Amino acid sequence: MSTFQALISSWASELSIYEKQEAESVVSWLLEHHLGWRRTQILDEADVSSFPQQLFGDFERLKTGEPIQYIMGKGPFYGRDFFVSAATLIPRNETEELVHLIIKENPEAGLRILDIGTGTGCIPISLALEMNNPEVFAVDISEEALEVAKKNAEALNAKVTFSTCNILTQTPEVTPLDILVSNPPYIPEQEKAEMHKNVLDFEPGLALFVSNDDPLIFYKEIAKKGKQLLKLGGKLYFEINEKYGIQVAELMNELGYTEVKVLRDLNGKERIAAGRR
Ligand SMILES: C[S@@+](CC[C@H](N)C(=O)[O-])C[C@H]1O[C@@H](n2cnc3c(N)ncnc32)[C@H](O)[C@@H]1O
Repeated sequence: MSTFQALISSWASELSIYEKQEAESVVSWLLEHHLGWRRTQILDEADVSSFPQQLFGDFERLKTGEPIQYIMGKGPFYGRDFFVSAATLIPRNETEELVHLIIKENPEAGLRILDIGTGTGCIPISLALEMNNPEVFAVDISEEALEVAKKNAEALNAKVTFSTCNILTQTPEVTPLDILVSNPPYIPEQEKAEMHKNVLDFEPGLALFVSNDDPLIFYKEIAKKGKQLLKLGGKLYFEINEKYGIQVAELMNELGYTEVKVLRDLNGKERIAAGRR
C-alpha cells in the first residue's frame, strides 16, 4: 500500500491535459467526492482495493479531459455547490466577481433583478441569497439548463422566477427592473482553435459561441432591451470578453447609458462592463 500523497501524484501524472498542481487538485477532489477524503489525511495509507468501483470509472472519464464538475455533477460558486449538466456552463470565478460587485454596489432592499442566459442559475440564486430581499427573475433559451437552475434554486432554498426566453427575439415581461445582469455567449467561433479541449468537447456550444460576423449581438440586444426593462437610474451589468471591453462600453454609451465603466478581474483582464439607464 502507498500513501494518499503517492497515489495522488501517480494518478495526477496520468492527466496530461492539466498542469501538475491542477491535476493533483482534481484527483484530490475526486477522492474527496467518493471517499469523503480530506487533505489532512495525505500521509495515511490509501487502500486502493477498498475504493468504490465508480471512482475508477470516474478517473477514466477524467483522463478523457471531461471536467471534474461534470463528472461529479456539481461545481462551487460563491460559497455554494451548484448542480451542473451537459446543458449548462460550469460556473466560473470571473462570474463570482460580477456577482460580488452587484452585491457590493446594491445594498438597498427589495430590488427587482433579471439575469439573462442563466445556465445553472448561479447568478440569480447567489443574488437572491446574498442581497437584501430582492425579487429575482432569470431566463434562458435552454429548457434543459432551466431544469438544472430550478433544481439548484430548490436545493439552495432561493426564490427565483425562471422562464424560457430567446433574448434575441423576445422580451421578458418583468418591468420595471432595478438591475439587469447577463453573462451571455461571447466567444466568436474563430476563437475555438485557441480553446482547451476540455471546454470544447464538453461544455455546451450554445452557452459559449457567437458568430464571427456579429460577436456583440447579445450585448446589443440586451442593452437595447435594458432601455425598456430598466427603471430610469437602473443598472446594467455584463460579463464581457476581455477583447471587447471598449466596444461594449461604446455601444452602451451610444444607447444613452451613463456612468459606463469597464472593470478588470483579478487576473487583470477586462471582464465586466456596467452602466446606468
Ligand atoms: C455564458 S453562459 C452563462 C451561464 C451562467 N449565467 C453563468 O454565468 O455560468 C450563456 C447562457 O446563455 C444562454 N443562451 C444562449 N443563447 C440564448 C438566447 N438566445 N436567449 C437566452 N439565453 C441564451 C445559454 O443557454 C447559456 O446558459
